[in-house]
Parts: sequence; structure tokens; C-alpha cells
Amino acid sequence: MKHIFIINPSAGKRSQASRILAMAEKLRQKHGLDCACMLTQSPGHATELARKAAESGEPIRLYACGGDGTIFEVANGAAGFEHVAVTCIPVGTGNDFLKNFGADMPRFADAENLWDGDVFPLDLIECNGRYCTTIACSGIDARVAEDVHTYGDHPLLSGRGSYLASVAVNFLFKGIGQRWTVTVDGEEVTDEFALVATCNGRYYGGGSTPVPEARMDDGVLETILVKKVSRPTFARFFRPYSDGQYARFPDLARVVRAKEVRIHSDAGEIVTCLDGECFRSHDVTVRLAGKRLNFFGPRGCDCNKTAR
Ligand SMILES: Nc1ncnc2c1ncn2[C@@H]1O[C@H](COP(=O)(O)OP(=O)(O)OP(=O)(O)O)[C@@H](O)[C@H]1O
Repeated sequence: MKHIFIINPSAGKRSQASRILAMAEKLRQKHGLDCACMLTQSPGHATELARKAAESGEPIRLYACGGDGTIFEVANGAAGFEHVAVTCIPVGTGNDFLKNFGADMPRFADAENLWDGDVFPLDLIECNGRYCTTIACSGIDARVAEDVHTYGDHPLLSGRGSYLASVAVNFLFKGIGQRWTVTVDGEEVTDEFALVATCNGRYYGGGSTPVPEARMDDGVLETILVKKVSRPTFARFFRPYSDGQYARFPDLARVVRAKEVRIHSDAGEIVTCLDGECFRSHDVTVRLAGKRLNFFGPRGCDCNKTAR
């Protein structure tokens, strides 16, 4: 069994590469493990490294050392490979992926708790040819995420602080909704939408939980559709939405368990974020992926620990 640490030196406020290198060295000395460390050179490189390792055919444990973007990239390289398992060592800004594990999240920070931990499969969302582990969102929430990195470098703002700054800018200066045709399992609706978010996990945007009942291994995705609203209504809606209280606004938001959701925009581009990584397009297709991700974590950990 090989243990490969894929380290994103640009994740978080400052590089944790030397701490991860020391951690891997400790595993080598203490347990005689076959460990290797690789630093990513650029965006997308973690997918390349993970796929290359997986294609070697050897049994491998991959440690994605970074934030949500890093686990997203490693998952995209490792999905569907039975002999590969993936975990996350949190050194990112938000680390929303690991919040799904509740009180066990801090245990992921030390590889000593991980190297012989439980392996279990997680569902994945497939969106426009890529895999997403937690939430695939399109609309104002994705535009907010697209802008979060602008504020993420600010020394006075935490992960949550950068998120709130981006919400304020998008709310005050950019439109809330867009005219889209949304097709849910073949049923088409053309309307003004604020956002459409498909949830496998429960957290995004520095800790918002739009659909707290979403579970990461149940073979089902929950999609929340939110219509365009006025600024005052959005201001009232935002907090309860972030706290998973969408049911208080039945005229604005509904949650469906759909196999496939398609979004089409004739006008402006749709901004979509997969685990916080954003892209723009006129067509978005989201569905439960045929492939799953073997994940490992500390003994006894539960990806649904915080589910309602
Ligand atoms: N060597 C590199 N140089 C610059 N960017 C990189 C490099 N390696 C990876 N990246 C990019 O860094 C970005 C941020 O990574 P990541 O999301 O893991 O950290 P974060 O933003 O601090 O954490 P979070 O998303 O949890 O808030 C990703 O988009 C990834 O593609």
C-alpha cells in the first residue's frame, strides 16, 4: 500500500507544506509506511497527480492536503478506481467538505488518525463532465463563491468573513436572478431563478447548510430551487436559507430529489460552482454520478454526522 500526500501549497492563508512533509516522514519512521509527497504546481495539477497514481494499478491512499478545491481535484482524478481511497487533511480556508464529519473534523488534521482508518464509498455529483463531492450550485450563490477568493486574501477576513463580504457586494451591486429554463427529470420550467443548488453534502460558502437532510452516501441528491426575489425578500431569506430553513419560504424555495437537473440560459452565462470551483456556461447538467469515491477517515467517523 502506497500513501501519497498531494499538497496544495497555495491553500489556506499560508503554505502548510513543511508540516505535511514532517507528518509523512513521521508515518514512514513510526509505522514503516511507503509514503510520498507531491506539491501541486498549478490549478488542476492535483487531478493529474491523483489520476496518474491511480492508473499505476497499485493499492493507494491519497491524502488531499488543502481545502475544498484540493479534495475536488483529487476526487476528480481518483473517482471510480476501486484500489484507490482518498482523504482530506484540512489546510484550506473554508474546508466545507470536512464539516460534514462534525466533531470528528479536527481528527483529520493529523495523518496519524488517518493512515489505517475506515474506507467507505461516497456518492458524487456529475456536472458538465466533472465530479463534485458536496454541492453544485448555479446562480447568485455561485457568483458569490466566484468573488470569495477576491476577499479571501484579506488579512482581516476569516473564511466566513470573505464569504459575507462577497454576499454583500453581489446583493447590493449585481442582480439577484437570471431567466433560465430549468428541467427537473424532464419537467421544464422557464422562470427567473436566484439559484439552483444540488446537494450531496450539506456545507458550502464557509458553513451555510441549504439542505441539512442531504446525506453523502445514500444514492440520492437533493436539489433546492430558489426563485428570483426582491432585495428586501432576499435579505429576509438569506439567513434562514443558510441555516437550512428553506421550508419557511414555500413560495420561494422547493427541494426535489431529482435524478437529473438541466439549466439553460439564452441570455447571460450561468456561473456554476462545484465544491467552490467555478466555471461559466450557457448549459449546465447535474446528475448523480455513476462512479463513487472511496473515502477514508479516522476510525468511527461518519460523513452524515451532522445530517438532520
Ligand atoms: N501550485 C498552485 N498554485 C496556485 N494555485 C493552485 C496550486 N495548486 C492548486 N491550486 C489551486 O488553489 C485553489 C485553492 O485551493 P483550495 O480550495 O484547496 O484552498 P482554499 O481556497 O484555501 O480552501 P477552501 O476552498 O476550503 O476555502 C484551487 O482552485 C486549486 O486549483
